Amino acid sequence: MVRASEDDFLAYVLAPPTGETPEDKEKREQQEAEARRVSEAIDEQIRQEKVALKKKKKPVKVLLLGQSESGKSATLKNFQLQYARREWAEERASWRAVIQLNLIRNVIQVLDIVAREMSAVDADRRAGLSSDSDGEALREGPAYAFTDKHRLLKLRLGPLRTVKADLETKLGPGSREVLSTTTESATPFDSAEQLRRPSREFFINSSNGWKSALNRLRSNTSRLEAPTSPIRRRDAEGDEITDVIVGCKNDITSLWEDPIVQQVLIHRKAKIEDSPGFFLTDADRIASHDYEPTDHDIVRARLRTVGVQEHRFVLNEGLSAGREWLMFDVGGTRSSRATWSWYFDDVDAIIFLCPISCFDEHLREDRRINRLEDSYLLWRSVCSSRILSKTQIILFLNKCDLLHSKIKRGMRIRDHIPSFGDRKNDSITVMKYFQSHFKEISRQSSPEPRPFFVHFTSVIDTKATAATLSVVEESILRTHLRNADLL
Ligand SMILES: Nc1nc2c(ncn2[C@@H]2O[C@H](COP(=O)(O)OP(=O)(O)OP(=O)(O)O)[C@@H](O)[C@H]2O)c(=O)[nH]1
Ligand SMILES: [Mg+2]
Repeated sequence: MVRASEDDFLAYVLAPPTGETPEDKEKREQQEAEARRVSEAIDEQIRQEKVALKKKKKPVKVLLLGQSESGKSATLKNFQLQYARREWAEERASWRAVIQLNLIRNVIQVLDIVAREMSAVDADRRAGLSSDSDGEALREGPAYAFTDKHRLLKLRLGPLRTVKADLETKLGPGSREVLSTTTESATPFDSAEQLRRPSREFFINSSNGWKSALNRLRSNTSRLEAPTSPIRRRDAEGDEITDVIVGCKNDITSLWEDPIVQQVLIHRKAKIEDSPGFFLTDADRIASHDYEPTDHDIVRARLRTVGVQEHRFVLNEGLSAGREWLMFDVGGTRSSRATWSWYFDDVDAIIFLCPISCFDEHLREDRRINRLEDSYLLWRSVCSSRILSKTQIILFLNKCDLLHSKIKRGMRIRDHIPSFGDRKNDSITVMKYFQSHFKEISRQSSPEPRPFFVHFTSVIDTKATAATLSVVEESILRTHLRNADLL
């Protein structure tokens, strides 16, 4: 009933006036056509303005790729430190627990190596094998003169194992390294199946990642405190953990500085100071109730990325000031790579990291695979991706500081990379050699010619990295504006 009367009313309003002459009718129809044209023009203008606004507002999208421990998260931290200082300051206090865990891990790593040697020495002694009648050592390697001091240190540092477990529970799966994988391929994201993107939310909101771990911790520290002030109020659990660490401070330093312990580490070729998250030389500072992580500590802290973590910030420095950047930090272990391709679409730039110091190392998750070989495979696959054929790719040949120190210690590249041949074994030659290899792979495998952007980096050096990132930011911003037709 109601419907009929509405229709009647519309028909009445739209009906031509009664007694309309043919001239009036023509005039009326012209006016109506003009009104329609104006209305459509306005609609089109609004649509175009909306599109332009959307383009302008579209965040700059960057994807960080590379194997595990290549320095993706450390690069992201540098980016935050330089361009998004507010977020950086807000997260500072939360890194304290991560750094405490890193330190404890270092201690336990040393303790385990020393404990193995101690039991070997004890076993030899029990079997009467430690020396022959002339007092000559029979066991392979030096016979370490362990004393009661070492046994006592082992005992007194024991409680740190419980603290380690507590911190790992608190920080989630990212606090543990992956030690095996069922993923045989270096590039599981290659298959057509993986290119189909399911709901991204699942991964971005994963409760396992770095950001989530920090958020969980952050909720435990007071929100009322100024971000840069010392942390005064903490949760009871955090206090207990800190108490134990502070109580162990002198023993930690004593263990690390002990000449026999150092002798064991040298003999076992355990270069703990080169491992991710090394903080033993900072124990005095960290094992304190007032400890607040410095910028350098945070960049060096190790917390594995699980899944894909989205970091969204409006830059408050640099050319992009006021513009939103969206950075995706992915987990780099082989089992985490299957989902990478879901993020390839619509990305302005990829920063690909390869740690070039790793020519003699193997993947933690698969000890058969040389790290450099794995990086080459990854790089080839990323360069050859059709979806990324127009995407800007920037290569960071990272961990140059560790490469220098390995070469200074006398390591020879050709012992690990036979194709290096008789080239000069110095840092510059080695860096150029690796660079040319990556460049050649890019040239051979890219579906269409693309420029080769490369930077030699040590991203724990925040000052040098700031200079690199300025160049990178400008270049990515230009690409973004060009992609959005704003240049
Ligand atoms: N010495 C040195 N250490 C570095 C460098 N870059 C990164 N690191 C350290 O190496 C460790 C691993 O770096 P991350 O940034 O966590 O590595 P990632 O690529 O994010 O690793 P996943 O999250 O497992 O994929 C951290 O402790 C970093 O501080 C570097 O250039 N030199
Ligand atoms: Mg990471």
